[in-house]
Amino acid sequence: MFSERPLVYAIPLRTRFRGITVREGLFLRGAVGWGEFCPFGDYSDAESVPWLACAREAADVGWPEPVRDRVAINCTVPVVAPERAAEIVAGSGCGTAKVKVADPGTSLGQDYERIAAVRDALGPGGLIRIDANGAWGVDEAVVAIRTLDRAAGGLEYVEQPCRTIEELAAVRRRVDVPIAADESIRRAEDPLRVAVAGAADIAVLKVAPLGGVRRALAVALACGLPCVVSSAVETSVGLAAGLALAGALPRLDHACGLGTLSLLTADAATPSLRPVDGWLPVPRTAPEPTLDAAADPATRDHWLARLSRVSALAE
Ligand SMILES: O=C(O)CCC(=O)c1ccccc1C(=O)O
Ligand SMILES: [Mg+2]
Repeated sequence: MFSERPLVYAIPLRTRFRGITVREGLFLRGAVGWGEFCPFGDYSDAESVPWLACAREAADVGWPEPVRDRVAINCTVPVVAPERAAEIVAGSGCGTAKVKVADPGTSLGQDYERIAAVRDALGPGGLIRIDANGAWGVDEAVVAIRTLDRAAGGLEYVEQPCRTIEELAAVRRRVDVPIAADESIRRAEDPLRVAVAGAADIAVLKVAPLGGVRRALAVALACGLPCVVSSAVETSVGLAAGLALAGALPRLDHACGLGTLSLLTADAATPSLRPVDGWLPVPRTAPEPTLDAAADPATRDHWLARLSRVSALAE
């Protein structure tokens, strides 16, 4: 028998990522399996409603039929020294690397060196994409993208170079590197209606902030762009939902950012969704949580309270 109580986990990250050092969340059990609810700390209760919908879809309903049985995966390179970046890429087995850039307190020169090291480790055939998480202004983005495109010997695309859709469009008119929209979609008031078509070449879809696999499929259709599925640094329970989306997209031309277990010091489910030779299988249900990463009582209380507030809003 499974307990009805959600399981709350806390897992330290290997390297600070997106300002966080510990990933927390909880697992819900429903009629068909497990779902993961793990909105970041800076998501309000209202913004967390889609994250709960994603967990409930996995637990209560299950996912639509996939059209492929495996998905190509990129490795994710946080803001680390060039030597460490090269190790991450070489150890990943992935032919595509996504490199985080423009972190507060770092320089364009450091980004250049990290990307050059990634190119060395990847070889000439690999693809390099970068993610600025909206940190640049338009002129700054144009200079940085041209510079980092040289460091990479050609970039696959640049993800969210600036914060707003208007800025993305302005940058896109001035550089040859394709532009991908991430925060512009996932933090939009209504992701189904956000018009990114003139501002971006590629849409990054994260299944939890978009409210689950079906809802993210509708966003893919509505935006009319080629899509990349990427994680929110979930455990294997949440990554399975991302893989279900990647498996169900009618078209998938790019590697997906679902190889992020390597950013965590542990998983909280078994079997673990670690890419092999740059691929992950499309699962039909999420793996079983384990209790190895159980959170302390204060963290558990915090997440159970958050769950009940967000559940009340979702009704
Ligand atoms: O896409 C990837 O390779 C990993 C996922 C990733 O970068 C990410 C993970 C958590 C929160 C935000 C982001 C992001 O793409 O900005
Ligand atoms: Mg991003």
